[in-house]
Amino acid sequence: MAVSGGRDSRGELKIYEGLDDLTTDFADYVALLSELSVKERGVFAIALSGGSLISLMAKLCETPYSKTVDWTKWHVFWADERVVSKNHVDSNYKLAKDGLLSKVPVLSSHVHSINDNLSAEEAAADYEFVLRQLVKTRTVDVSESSDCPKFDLILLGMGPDGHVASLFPGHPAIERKGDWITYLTDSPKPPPERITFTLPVINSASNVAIVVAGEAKATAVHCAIDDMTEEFDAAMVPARMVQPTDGKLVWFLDRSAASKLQCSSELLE
Ligand SMILES: O=C1O[C@H](COP(=O)(O)O)[C@@H](O)[C@H](O)[C@H]1O
Repeated sequence: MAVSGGRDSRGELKIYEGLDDLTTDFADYVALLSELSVKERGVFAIALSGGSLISLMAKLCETPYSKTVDWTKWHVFWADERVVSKNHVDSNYKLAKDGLLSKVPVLSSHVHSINDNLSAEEAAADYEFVLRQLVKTRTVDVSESSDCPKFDLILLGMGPDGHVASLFPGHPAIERKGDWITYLTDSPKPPPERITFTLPVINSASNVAIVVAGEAKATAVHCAIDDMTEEFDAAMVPARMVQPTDGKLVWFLDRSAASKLQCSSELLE
């Protein structure tokens, strides 16, 4: 149970005393959205990120979720991926495979990872092609307002610099609008070669969750959520640019990550 919750123009805030409460509520949230999507569409199209997110999803491998979630209906994508081989320690696919996908009965044909034999540019184009085929068959829904894929759920972490997926502060990838997937060869965080969903794709999802823990990210959380002066450049905090057009944004924060929020003194006594 969240120690506090609130609705802000920047999405719904769920703040937890500790990681145990956060991960349990987060697992409930993912399981519920999976159930609703499967009821409504017959499938659940979910995009994962890398980093700390996967360890925060570990509860989903445990009962009751391991038994109650209809894993065979999941179609798994990555909101960003590092252009390395699938068995490389930096691979977001490997992280999710080891930490989640190998422990639950998701069908391997429903796991849509990048082609790791291609360059970053080619891998981005290839991943977008794959996604376009799956939108045609409505495995992934389509947004009526943007023509972009409409994922049932996109899960994002956030770096201490405010980056989400592989959209880094001030990087031109933030501005990409025509493509669904873009690539970087100069990521400020290693490894340098990556592919990433563009902001229009992230903001077309039915649901987006940003999951953040730890004091090192408190300033970025503040800059992403709190009211700022007009001069504040949102492109310097990509998480602030996550604003689903027709969907719902939820922040899952632990107390440390939320500690610099303007509202934190009211929300957290
Ligand atoms: O490089 C990346 O970093 C972000 C944040 O990672 P975290 O370990 O600080 O949570 C992650 O969301 C992204 O997928 C990954 O490629």
